Amino acid sequence: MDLIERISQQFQDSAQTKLEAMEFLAAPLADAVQTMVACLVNNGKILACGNGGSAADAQHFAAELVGRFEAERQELAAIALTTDSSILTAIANDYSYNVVFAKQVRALGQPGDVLLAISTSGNSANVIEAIRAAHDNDLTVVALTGKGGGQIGQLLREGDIHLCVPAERTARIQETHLLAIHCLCDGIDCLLLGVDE
Ligand SMILES: O=C(CO)[C@@H](O)[C@H](O)[C@H](O)[C@H](O)COP(=O)(O)O
Ligand SMILES: [Zn+2]
Repeated sequence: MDLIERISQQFQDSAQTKLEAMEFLAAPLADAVQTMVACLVNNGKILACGNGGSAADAQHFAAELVGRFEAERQELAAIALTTDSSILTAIANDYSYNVVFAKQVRALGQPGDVLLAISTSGNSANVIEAIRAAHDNDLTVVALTGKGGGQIGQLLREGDIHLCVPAERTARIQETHLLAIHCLCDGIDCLLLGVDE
């Protein structure tokens, strides 16, 4: 296969994964938008975490809430738990990498807040521990996963929302996670502002 063919196949696969995900994710994404808006209008905040590409997704989401997505609106409260290298290195060094997010959730998470937990495998130990901490502090969890949801799928409880991309390849799942994150931002703006375009 030459490179052009290979690249074209990636575009095809990505588009196909997104289309297949639409029927699984549209309804829980709408629920997640409503949960997040209810949190934000009640002075709650959204904490977001994940590893690698999913850390970038967590930061991308927080940037669009605190700054803006497509429309001008008030700043919204979101924090990526992936960015403070002093906190991350101290916790990893003194305790374990498995609790780098959980300890931040325990420090910052209040009842009524939302944890956006992102893991393509559903099996990252530090994201799992963050969900346990969120449950202990009465946060609602919105989980973005793939590959059947892994251990995170088993850990979620009533009131949480599972957005599981029906795919096995990490890259394709990540690409669909980014679309889901933009659907969340668009939906939040729509409910807060009545933005229709
Ligand atoms: O972006 C990629 C692969 O596309 C990697 O950086 C990937 O995010 C990392 O391997 C993560 O550690 C994977 O964790 P997870 O999605 O299984 O929770
Ligand atoms: Zn990636």
